[in-house]
Amino acid sequence: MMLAMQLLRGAVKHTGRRPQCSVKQLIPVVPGTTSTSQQLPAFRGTQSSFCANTDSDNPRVLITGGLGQLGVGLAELLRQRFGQNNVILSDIRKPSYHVYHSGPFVFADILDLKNLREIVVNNNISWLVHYSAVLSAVGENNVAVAKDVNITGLHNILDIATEHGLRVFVPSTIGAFGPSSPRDLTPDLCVQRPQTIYGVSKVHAELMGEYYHHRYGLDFRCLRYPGIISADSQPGGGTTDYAVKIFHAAVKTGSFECNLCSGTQLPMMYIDDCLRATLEVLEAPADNLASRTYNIHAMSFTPQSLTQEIQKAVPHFKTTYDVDPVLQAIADSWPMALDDSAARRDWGWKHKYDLPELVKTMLSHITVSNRRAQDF
Ligand SMILES: NC(=O)c1ccc[n+]([C@@H]2O[C@H](COP(=O)([O-])OP(=O)(O)OC[C@H]3O[C@@H](n4cnc5c(N)ncnc54)[C@H](O)[C@@H]3O)[C@@H](O)[C@H]2O)c1
Ligand SMILES: C[C@@H](O)[C@H](N)C(=O)O
Repeated sequence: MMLAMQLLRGAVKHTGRRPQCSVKQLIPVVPGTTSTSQQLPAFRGTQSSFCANTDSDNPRVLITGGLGQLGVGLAELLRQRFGQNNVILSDIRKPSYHVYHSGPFVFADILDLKNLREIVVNNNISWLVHYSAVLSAVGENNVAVAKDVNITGLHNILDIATEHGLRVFVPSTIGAFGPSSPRDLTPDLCVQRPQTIYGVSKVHAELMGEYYHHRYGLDFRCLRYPGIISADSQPGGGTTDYAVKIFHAAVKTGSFECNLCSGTQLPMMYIDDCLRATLEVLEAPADNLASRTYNIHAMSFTPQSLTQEIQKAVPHFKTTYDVDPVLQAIADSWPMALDDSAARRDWGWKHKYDLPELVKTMLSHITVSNRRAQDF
């Protein structure tokens, strides 16, 4: 109970809010943290305070699910900003040689609460970026796994973050909207009745995070990402994956078979904009955040308009269509464009990549890395 009281005091000090709950409600019993096997290079600041430091200046960051499409790039950006040893990547998979040698990496299964707690405590973590997830297409084929990872895992993350006074970032998605949401310029606040387990779990994450914020003062921050496009990391099984694969096909074979209809318009974003937005919202002063969940937007396109833009650089490039009805139904239920005016107003969000810039950048990255691969 003494330990719980100390934790509670720390959490209250951090948020500046009075607890509206009993100690028992806020903090489940904290088991002993005995193992030091997960301990990584020490934080350069003080370690004397029990409660983690959530200052923007010297955060110690843990990224869960860090070996997916987005995590390695985010770790690189955060390491440039906060120091190599202050950003720990984690996942349940084995990292590549390059990732393993680029900075701290630990095994972390988000379904294992004790393991997560040990990592957070032993490494004095102050910010948690929660990237582990099962995406839309994979989720529809594995509902039980998606439920576990996206819902039970999220509960573990929120509990740990609350216990230890962490700032926590959980991405949401355009998939958190559904067929009854307004599809064009979808606002931050509107009907959300998604029809995928992925979407349902992300609405749950938004609501739970906001609930923990209001109830316990948790510093929860959430962005609804569009489909993210990257050259040197592969997408993890979503409905928007075609918009990454098409670039590799354009460079390697000159043709692409698309699993969505030619006219399916979806919001998309280049990875650099997405990761920068994540850092910016993490660093935003809490007073600027009128909301804890924001839409962000950069561009919208269809397979047809993307093909036409690619053809400006690769004139012989051709897209054919073999539509997957499950993916098409998902895409048809998602927004065509998001209204992100609140993010632009509250914390200065501004995208840099539009469609022409995205196509130029993707084709040049993929061409260069293909040439390098051929040189070996
Ligand atoms: N990539 C996008 O287009 C996009 C768009 C909107 C939102 N998001 C969100 O951003 C986050 C990162 O997306 P991503 O594209 O990198 O996802 P991804 O599917 O590529 O990677 C997810 C990672 O989670 C890991 N994981 C699975 N089960 C786990 C467990 N039990 N414990 C720990 N890790 C586990 C996987 O090994 C994988 O490396 C996700 O929350 C996703 O919903 C992504
Ligand atoms: C949109 C996003 O959440 C992911 N790329 C998916 O398609 O599932």
